[in-house]
Amino acid sequence: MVKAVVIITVSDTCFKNHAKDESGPALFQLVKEQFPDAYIHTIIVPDEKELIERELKYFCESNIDLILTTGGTGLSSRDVTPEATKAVIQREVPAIPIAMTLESLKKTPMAMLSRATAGIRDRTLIINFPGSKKAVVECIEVVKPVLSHAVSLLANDLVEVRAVHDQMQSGCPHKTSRVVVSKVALRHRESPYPMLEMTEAFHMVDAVMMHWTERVEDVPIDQSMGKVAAQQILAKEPMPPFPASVKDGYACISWDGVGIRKVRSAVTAGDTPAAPLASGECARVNTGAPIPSGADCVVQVEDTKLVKATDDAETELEVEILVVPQPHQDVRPIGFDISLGAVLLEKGDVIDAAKIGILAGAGYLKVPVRFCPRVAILSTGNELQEPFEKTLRPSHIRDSNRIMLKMLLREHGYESIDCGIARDEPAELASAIARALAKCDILVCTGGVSMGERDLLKPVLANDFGATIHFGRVRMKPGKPSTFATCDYEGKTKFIFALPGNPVSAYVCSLLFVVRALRQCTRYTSEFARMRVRLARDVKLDPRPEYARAVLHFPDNAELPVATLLGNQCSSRLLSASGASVLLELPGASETCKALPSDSVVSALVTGRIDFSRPELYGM
Ligand SMILES: Nc1nc2c(c(=O)[nH]1)N[C@H]1C(S)=C(S)[C@@H](COP(=O)(O)OP(=O)(O)OC[C@H]3O[C@@H](n4cnc5c(N)ncnc54)[C@H](O)[C@@H]3O)O[C@H]1N2
Ligand code: MOO
Ligand SMILES: [Mg+2]
Repeated sequence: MVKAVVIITVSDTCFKNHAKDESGPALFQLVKEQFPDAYIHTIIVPDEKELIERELKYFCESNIDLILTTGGTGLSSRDVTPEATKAVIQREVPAIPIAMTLESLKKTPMAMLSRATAGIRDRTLIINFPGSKKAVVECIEVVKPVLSHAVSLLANDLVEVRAVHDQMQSGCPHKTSRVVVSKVALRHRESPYPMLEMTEAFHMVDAVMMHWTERVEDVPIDQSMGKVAAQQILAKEPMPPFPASVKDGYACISWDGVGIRKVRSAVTAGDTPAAPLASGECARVNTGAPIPSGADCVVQVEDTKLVKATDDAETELEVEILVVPQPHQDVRPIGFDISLGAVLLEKGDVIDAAKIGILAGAGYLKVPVRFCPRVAILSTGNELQEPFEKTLRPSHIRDSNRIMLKMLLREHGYESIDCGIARDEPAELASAIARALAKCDILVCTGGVSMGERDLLKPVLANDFGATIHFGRVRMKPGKPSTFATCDYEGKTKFIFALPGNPVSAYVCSLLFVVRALRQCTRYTSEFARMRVRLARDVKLDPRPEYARAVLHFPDNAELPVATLLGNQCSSRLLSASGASVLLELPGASETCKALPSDSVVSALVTGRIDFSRPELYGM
C-alpha cells in the first residue's frame, strides 16, 4: 500500500516563484486520485545536484514509499535531476523510463530528449518525470498500474530485513526502528509528558539511580586521583617501621653526655645496624637510617669533632660530642609519622596527591572508590555538521554541544566517550543509541526532545529500546523538554539523559542533571555549593524558575558578592554561559512578583570557576 509520497519539483524558475509550478500540483492531483489515503508532501528545489540529492536521501530515510520528481531531465546544463537520482539510488529500474519514453514518443519525438531515470534506495521508489505538465500527465498514466505493486514489493522486502535485523545483536549498525515518522498533521499539539518541578525531577533521578550510588570499585592508586574513597583505610604498618635518624650525625646513648666516643659502626639509609651500642660508643648514621639498639639519641655532625681516624681517612675511629644530648633527640620512633592502625583515608575523602603517597607508603596498591559510571555523549540533528568541516551546507550549523558537554564534564572531573552525530531518522537514531549504550552506563544526548516532527528521541527510546521515560518535561528555563529515561540493554540498566538541543539548555541541564548524577554516584553529596548573592541590576522573571548564568563581583566592604548576568539569556546563546561562575536560581514569576529589583538577594549555585585573573570582571 502506498502510504507516503513526496513530489519534488526541480526548477530554478519555480523555486524563485512557486506560482509558476504547474507540474508539481498536477502530479499532486493525480497521486491524490490514485492514493486518496496517502500522505503527500510537495517541495520545490532549484536545479542544484547536491540539493536534489540531499532531499532525495532525506525522504528515503523518512519512510517515504514513493518519490516523484518533475523537471530537470532535459539537455540543458542545469538539468541534473537524473544525475542526482543516480547518485542516491542503489538499484535502477530501467524499464520505467523506457515505458514512459515509448508512450511519449507516440505523441512527440521530443520524448527522445528526456533523460529521466528511476530506481530504488532502501525501500523507496524514485521516478523522474519530465518538467512539463503535459508530459507529467502522460507519464503518470504509464506508471500508474505498477506503482502500488512496486511499493508493496519494497515494503515486503523490508519486513524480511526487519526480521533478520531483530534477530541480530541490537548493537547492529544498521538497526531498524519501530518508529514510523508520523504524519505531521497528526502530531501531538500538547506534550503528553507531565511537567515536573525541579525538586521532583531531582528526586526522580536520585531514586532511579539509587542502587548505583552504592557501587564501589577497586582502582590502582595511580588512577584514584580525584576519586572518593568508598571505605575507611587503616595503616597496616607503622611509619617509620623502625626508629630512624632525623639527622646526619652519630647515634649515641644520651646518658653518656658530652665527651669522646668510639665510632663503633656506620649505618646509612637502608643498612641494617650491626651490633648494639655499649656505653662510650656511637654509630655514624644518616638521615632515615635505623638507630642501632642501645642508642636513644642522635647528635648532628655539626655538634661533634673528629678526634681520631685511620691513616687513609677512610674510617672515623673516635669523635667528640660537644653538646649535651637529650634523650630521644632527633630520632623518629616507630610509627612516628603513621602509627599502626591509623586512619589513612576516611570514607568520603577525595583522593589527592598526598593521600596517594600515603597509600603507596603504607603498601596499598589499590584503593576502593565510588564507582564512576561510563558516560557517552551523542548529538542528534539533521542540521548538524562536524566543527572541523570546511564548508557549511545551506541551513546547517556546526555541532557545538558535543565537545562543549565533553569539556564541561571534564571541568567537573569526569571523562566521556564521544559517540558522534546521529541524524533525526528513527533507524539512524536507534543504531547510534544502540552503539552508544553498548559502551556506556549513562548516555547523554542532545536535541530532538521537544515538539517538532523531527523530535524523535522519546519515541525511539520508548519503542526501540523499551525505555521507561521517567520524565519528559521539567519546569525550568532553560531546559523545559529535559528527558530522563532508563532501559535494559544487553542485560544492564542504562541511564539516558536526553537533553534539549539548544546549547545553553544542554549546558545548564548537563550541570543540573548529569554532573549532579555523577556527583551522586562518585561522591557522597551531589549538591553544588550554594551562596547568596546580590543582583547588580533588575531582572525580569520568567514564568519558569530560571537558571541564569552570571559572574560575581566582590566590591570592597560589600557583605555579599554582586552577580551580573552574562547578557541575553536566550537558550541558543552560548555566550551567556561563557565564563559563568554561577547559575542564579531565579524563582518563577508570580502574579505579585514579575521582576526582581537590583540589590535583591538570590541564591546561586557555584557551577564554574571564579577567574581572579580577570579583575575587571570582578570589580577589583
Ligand atoms: N512547540 C514547541 N516548540 C518548542 C518547545 C515547546 O515546548 N513547544 N520547547 C522549546 C524549548 S524550551 C527547547 S529547549 C527546544 C528543544 O529542542 P529539541 O531538544 O527538540 O532540540 P532540536 O529541535 O533538535 O534543536 C533545538 C535547537 O538547538 C540546536 N542544536 C541542536 N543540537 C545542536 C548541537 N549539537 N550543537 C549546536 N546546536 C544544536 C538546533 O539547531 C536548534 O536550533 O525546543 C523548543 N521548541
Ligand atoms: O527550555 Mo528551552 O531550554 O528554554 O530553550
Ligand atoms: Mg526540536
